[in-house]
Amino acid sequence: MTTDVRTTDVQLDRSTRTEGGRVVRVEITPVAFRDPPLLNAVGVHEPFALRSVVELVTESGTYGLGESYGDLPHLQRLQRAAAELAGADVFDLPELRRRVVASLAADDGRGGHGMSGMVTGSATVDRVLSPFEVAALDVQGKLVGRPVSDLLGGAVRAAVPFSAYLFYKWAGHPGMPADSWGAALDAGALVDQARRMVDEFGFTAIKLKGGVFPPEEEIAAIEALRAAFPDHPLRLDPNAAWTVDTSIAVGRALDGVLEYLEDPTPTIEGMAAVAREVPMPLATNMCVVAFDHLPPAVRQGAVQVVLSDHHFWGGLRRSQGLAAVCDTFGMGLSMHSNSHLGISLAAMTHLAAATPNLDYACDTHWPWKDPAEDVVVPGVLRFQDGAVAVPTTPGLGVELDRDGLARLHEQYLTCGLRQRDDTGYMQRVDPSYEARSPRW
Ligand SMILES: O=C([O-])[C@@H](O)[C@@H](O)[C@H](O)[C@@H](O)C(=O)[O-]
Ligand SMILES: [Mg+2]
Repeated sequence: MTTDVRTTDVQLDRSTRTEGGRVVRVEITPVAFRDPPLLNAVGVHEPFALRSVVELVTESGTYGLGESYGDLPHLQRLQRAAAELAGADVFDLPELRRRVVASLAADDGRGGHGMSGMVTGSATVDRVLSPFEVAALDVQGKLVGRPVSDLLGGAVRAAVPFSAYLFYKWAGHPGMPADSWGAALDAGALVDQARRMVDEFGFTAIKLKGGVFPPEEEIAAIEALRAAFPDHPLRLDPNAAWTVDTSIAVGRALDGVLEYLEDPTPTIEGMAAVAREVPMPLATNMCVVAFDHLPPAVRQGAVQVVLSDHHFWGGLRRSQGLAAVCDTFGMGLSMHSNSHLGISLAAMTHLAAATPNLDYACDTHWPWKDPAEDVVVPGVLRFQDGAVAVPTTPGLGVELDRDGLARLHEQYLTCGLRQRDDTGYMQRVDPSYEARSPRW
């Protein structure tokens, strides 16, 4: 006899469940925080980065936090999903997903979400679900008195290592004073930038965002970093700015220097062609960004390291599913980051802590954020020796700073930005600029 366990048919007796986990209210607050003029393969960061803060409030008065992209089309989807969530049980994550799916039934999946011109076909449902799932886990943890890492199976590390994330950059936004980092437009300035990041945060790995200058200049920059930091693993990520041939040439030139080369060229097929010819592992957060990209990528041997990101892989539990797939197929696992605030850092830290096969220091844009701007009460998330200690208090371990939230929401209202547009901003400064992938 078989038992039908299709999730749609499950009628669970919830009478013995932890009290107080039903959602009574959901707040979605768009926020903007200052961002330096960081250069990448599609343009330059605008003066503000946009995020959305999700707050799930339950019948017990307990609230849970999630953070996601702040682009208007995504924000509107979050609001549509939020409208479906009243009465949902935070312990019933499949139900949360069903409601999010229902809210997107008529959605064509188009519109921005905060990855700018970076190639991504990541699933809309997963992107929308993610902050609600994180917020639900935050509530769960608070109700049962355990940190989110425990809900994910238990922390296998007490602190999560992150890498220094170097960017070529202008001294300041056009028409505005230089920021404290100053310009970084050549190898020497990148070495200075790395020195400051390593001194201030203790990072033990270094990533360079490339795809900005011709490949030979970026090779020279990596070689200068290698000379200055002989013991730090190095990574280079040109966000698919190179052809297959250029990628192979750069990969060979940096033999023995990079721990991995990230997204040198577009598409799974392109990456597979490069992977066959270069000595180092290839990593991606561009050609494998959803579960249905995994089978062709595995079949073709296109990537050896996947950069997970709970913001587009559907939350923390689905990211653990990704980790299991990577483990099964012998692929490494690292973690991707966009510009983010403290809720995301807390979620990334819990996830990384509870993911045994996370083999590399995670990415974070954190050093680029003004420490005075955040939506969480300061003090919990601190970098020591390049790592963030995993919060041990219930839930995510971070509390909403309501004044900070109000300030960054006000900044959102007045900043004039509603969608990330690195290319458009660059074109306003340099009308001849064209975004091209691959460029070299
Ligand atoms: O913020 C940036 O400029 C990054 O290039 C970001 O958009 C990427 O998504 C990311 O950091 C990456 O690793 O590709
Ligand atoms: Mg990348």
